[in-house]
Amino acid sequence: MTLTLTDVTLTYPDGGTRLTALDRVSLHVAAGTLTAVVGPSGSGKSSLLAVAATLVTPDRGRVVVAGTETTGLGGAEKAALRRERVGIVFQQPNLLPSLTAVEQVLVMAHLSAGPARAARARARELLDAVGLADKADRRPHELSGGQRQRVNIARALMNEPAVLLVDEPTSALDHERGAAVLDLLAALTRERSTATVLVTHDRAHLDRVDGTVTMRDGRLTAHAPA
Ligand SMILES: Nc1ncnc2c1ncn2[C@@H]1O[C@H](COP(=O)(O)OP(=O)(O)OP(=O)(O)O)[C@@H](O)[C@H]1O
Repeated sequence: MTLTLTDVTLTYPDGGTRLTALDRVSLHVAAGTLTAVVGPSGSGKSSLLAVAATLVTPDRGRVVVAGTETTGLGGAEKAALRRERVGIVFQQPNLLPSLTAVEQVLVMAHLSAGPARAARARARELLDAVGLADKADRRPHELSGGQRQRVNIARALMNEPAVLLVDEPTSALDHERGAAVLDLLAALTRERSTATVLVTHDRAHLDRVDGTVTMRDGRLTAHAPA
């Protein structure tokens, strides 16, 4: 399953005029591949992620998420598509302070149907996949920043998303931990065949990704193999 944006334009109101955040952006991400989007602050990276996540509707262009054309879908249909097909990893792990690692991952299971025991087994399997099998019962304050980010990644994978969208996952981490999180994302992308997009300021670690695109003033200016 893939993610495809075609000629996507997004504007925001800006005083009496409109600010163009995305200017005819096209991007195709195949299953099992990881694409990094780099570019300066304000260039449109978060806007690209928001459109890919169907959280923001573009003015023009097409967004196809795992085979579903999202143009014309209503809010409830988009919410269902996000829940079933899209995993989102935010910049700062937004974990709930009172829940253990395994409970954080299980929160996603409550959003979809299925037996509770199977969900618990899957949450544990995902924590194992992100290297936290022995930390499943810890609360966020008992985990390091890198470990919290791993819980965040496990949670995004709970509903077996086809598309994984990751916003600045290394911004709060040092170089070594940032590299480890990128290695993990690259491995999970391949193992779980997700179409993964990673937005980052940080040009370090891009040797781990399958391709890099550069945003500048709302346009994709380059597409080079990593
Ligand atoms: N909700 C909004 N309303 C109006 N303008 C916005 C809104 N969100 C973003 N913008 C503007 O759109 C442009 C692109 O912003 P965006 O957040 O996508 O950039 P970015 O590359 O992710 O930046 P950063 O790296 O700083 O997070 C910027 O000029 C920003 O000021």
